[in-house]
Amino acid sequence: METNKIKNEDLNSLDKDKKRIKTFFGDEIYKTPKRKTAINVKGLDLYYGDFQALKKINMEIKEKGITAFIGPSGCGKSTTLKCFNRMNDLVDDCKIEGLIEIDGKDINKKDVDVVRLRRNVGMVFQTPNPFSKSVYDNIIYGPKIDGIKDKDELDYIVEKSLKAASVWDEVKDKLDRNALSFSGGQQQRICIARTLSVNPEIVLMDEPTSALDPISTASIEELLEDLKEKYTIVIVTHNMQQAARISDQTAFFLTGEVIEMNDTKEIFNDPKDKRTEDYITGRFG
Ligand SMILES: Nc1ncnc2c1ncn2[C@@H]1O[C@H](COP(=O)(O)OP(=O)(O)OP(=O)(O)O)[C@@H](O)[C@H]1O
Repeated sequence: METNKIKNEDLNSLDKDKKRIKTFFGDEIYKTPKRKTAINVKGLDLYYGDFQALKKINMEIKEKGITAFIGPSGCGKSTTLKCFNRMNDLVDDCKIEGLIEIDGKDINKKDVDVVRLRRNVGMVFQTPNPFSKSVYDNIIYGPKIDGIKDKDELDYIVEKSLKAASVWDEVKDKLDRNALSFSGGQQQRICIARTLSVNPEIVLMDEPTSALDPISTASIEELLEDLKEKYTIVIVTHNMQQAARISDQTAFFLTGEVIEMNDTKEIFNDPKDKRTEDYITGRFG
């Protein structure tokens, strides 16, 4: 059972992003680089039938970093995540109002190519879900749909994606083996490689380590640290230490609302809302 207590070492890692910068006068200062907004959400309401699951969500998710969604069960974290690649389109009776912009474009406009959107905004789920196919075929699935047929190019994509997901060394001699025959942690990294194979800008992760043991969890967290240099990552997690350790921004959700969103360090060291404080100190949830 995870506890909600945050350890000091989790918070210490929050300064790692600061870069040394020389000022005009030659002094050296530390500054967190400013990042552009990758996902801009304004006044987002979502209804499943008569039930309002999201209420006036506003948030700016910065590019090339990790944003964590935390909050008690049923508060709307996964629902919000799924809005970013329009997965909720697949749910009958789901109605969305408000604005979600990615790269400055309203993704809910009628003329948006949803297949392209989902390629640009990939998703990794709680339980590793590789296809019952070889590792190789899992990775080339998306690129082949994109029309890539050249064997050398596909080989290159397989190697590049598996390397990016830090699983190449473990599977490079077993690319023909069924992906389902690997360990849970390896399967999850194969799924991450499959997501990366089509060059997304944004990767959504819905509790990607909750089905994994602590060692596999640590290796995925390490991997996310590398991936955030190149990708915008949004992760739903119930593990508060994980949010504090790896994320740059954190949004705290409660009953369909974002109560507070800020730099992770601020959320955990100096929460502005009493409800955030109660949650992160383990008083409820
Ligand atoms: N397809 C659906 N149809 C109807 N209601 C739904 C559907 N999906 C989610 N809900 C409801 O919407 C609310 C938000 O659910 P959501 O899955 O986003 O919460 P969550 O914060 O991700 O929870 P958890 O941490 O338990 O995964 C919940 O009350 C849930 O029961």
